[in-house]
Amino acid sequence: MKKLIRSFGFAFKGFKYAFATQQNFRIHVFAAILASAAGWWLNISANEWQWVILCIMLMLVTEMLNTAIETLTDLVSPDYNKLAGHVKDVSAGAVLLVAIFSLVTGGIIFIPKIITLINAA
Ligand SMILES: Nc1ncnc2c1ncn2[C@@H]1O[C@H](COP(=O)(O)OP(=O)(O)OP(=O)(O)O)[C@@H](O)[C@H]1O
Repeated sequence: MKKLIRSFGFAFKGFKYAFATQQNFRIHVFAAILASAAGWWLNISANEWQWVILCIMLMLVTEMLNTAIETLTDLVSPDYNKLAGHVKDVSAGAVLLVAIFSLVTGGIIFIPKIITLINAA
């Protein structure tokens, strides 16, 4: 049990490290809060919440994995190395793909509701 609590502590430390050092991670946390507030305000369905939560989690998880990969790359290859560059670029590409997926999903869910709201005003 003590070991399990310690593991949670390390995981939380990792979250704190990503939040403190990565501006992009802080932006994603802010975007997650905004999307949740919009979901609540626009009264989205349970199914739509599942998509929004999936996007938020995918975004945060990939950003944290990207941070881990960047940190490890800097540790292993502090000097310029073509392969180190590829590792970081591929990792950043993964984050970009999830960001595109999240934007498209958010658009599909929120834009029609916002248009309906504007038309009703
Ligand atoms: N050691 C290296 N060798 C070769 N190219 C590198 C190296 N470090 C960084 N690069 C190149 O510079 C780009 C930016 O790297 P950097 O570490 O600044 O990442 P970042 O995406 O700006 O991350 P951060 O979130 O820390 O600002 C990489 O995607 C890669 O193309």
